Amino acid sequence: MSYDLELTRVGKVYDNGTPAVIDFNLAVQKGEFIAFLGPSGCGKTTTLRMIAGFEGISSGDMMIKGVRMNDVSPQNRPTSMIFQNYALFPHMTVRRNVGYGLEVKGMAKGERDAKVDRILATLGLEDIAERKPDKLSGGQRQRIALARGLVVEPHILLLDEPLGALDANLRKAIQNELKLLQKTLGITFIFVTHAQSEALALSDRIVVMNQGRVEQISPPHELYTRPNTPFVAQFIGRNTIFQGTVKGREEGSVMVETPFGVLAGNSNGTLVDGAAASVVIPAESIDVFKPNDPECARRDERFQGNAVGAIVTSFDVVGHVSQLGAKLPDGRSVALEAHTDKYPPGKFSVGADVILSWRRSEATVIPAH
Ligand SMILES: Nc1ncnc2c1ncn2[C@@H]1O[C@H](COP(=O)(O)OP(=O)(O)OP(=O)(O)O)[C@@H](O)[C@H]1O
Repeated sequence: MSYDLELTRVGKVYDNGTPAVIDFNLAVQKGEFIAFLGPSGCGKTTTLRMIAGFEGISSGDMMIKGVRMNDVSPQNRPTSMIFQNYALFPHMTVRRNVGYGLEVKGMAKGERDAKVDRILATLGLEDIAERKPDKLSGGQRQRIALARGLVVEPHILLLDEPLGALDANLRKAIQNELKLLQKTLGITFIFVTHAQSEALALSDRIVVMNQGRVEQISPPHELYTRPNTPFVAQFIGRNTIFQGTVKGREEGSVMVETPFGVLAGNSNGTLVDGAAASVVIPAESIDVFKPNDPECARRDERFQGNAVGAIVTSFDVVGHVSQLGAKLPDGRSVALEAHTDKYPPGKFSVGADVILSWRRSEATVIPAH
């Protein structure tokens, strides 16, 4: 079976010698929604542009539906790209903007109009079809760009920060529409973003990039709960990380000796005794106890020794959410949130000693480097 899109050891070195993308491997199934996520300059846009054909590939292979694309020109690839600034023609009506790609391809007017009408209806743009884009709202312009990308019936739609120009509320609304549209049409979407929440909300899988390399490719939940590398652990979610040395295994958990005692967690890979390792705990997995809490006496049973002392630095209740700040013995801060049912107003006071605990199964042990 061939994948919709397959990148094998793809690399990009710009003419000035900048290695922008290094050994990029990815296999995408038809209809998947993939996000490229990472800090500015990590190579997301370069990779997207190589898929579109706007940027040459320096090394490796790129296949779409089993056909090698390295030397195929952008207009001959079954892809369509949507840019952050939408790149709409201000002097053309919405209808003409949307139909432009088909016009360039020389499609007859009747057939072109039918396709344009269909996509305008799908995106709810019929009423503004005869208007010019510069008289329309950001959300409407975003939809026009989407219509223009989809009307050519691409096999893969490439989106470069397509929601970046929208305000937060509109962004959220269009996110939902985009996801629904993608599932309805069954088209493969490759989406570039540096907004973590957007990638987590939209994608089937996220490719986390750092300095031109792929760090991890995982579904959002897995990325959040099971980071594979120190970079991902720091970049995704809100994790507390303890450094130490692997000291064997116990009941399937990896034991790590740290300055805070021996802590344990699951491991995604193989870690030998004596290896430098990090224990990564998502904020959502940490429970806070007062030392004299009767629950605390039983915590060893539940948390199997995973406990670190801390001092409360803040405790605020905002609506139904309790927000707790704590300081670890090494001075680092931990920020936690829970429903007020769990930590009711007044439960913790600033300056009090507390114990932070978590289940072994919810912590991940990864190589430190
Ligand atoms: N045309 C170019 N010539 C030389 N270097 C380039 C060119 N375009 C990008 N780069 C460099 O390649 C690296 C990757 O850039 P790229 O735009 O792909 O990153 P990005 O992750 O998309 O960043 P952002 O989120 O800021 O858009 C950066 O170091 C960038 O400076």
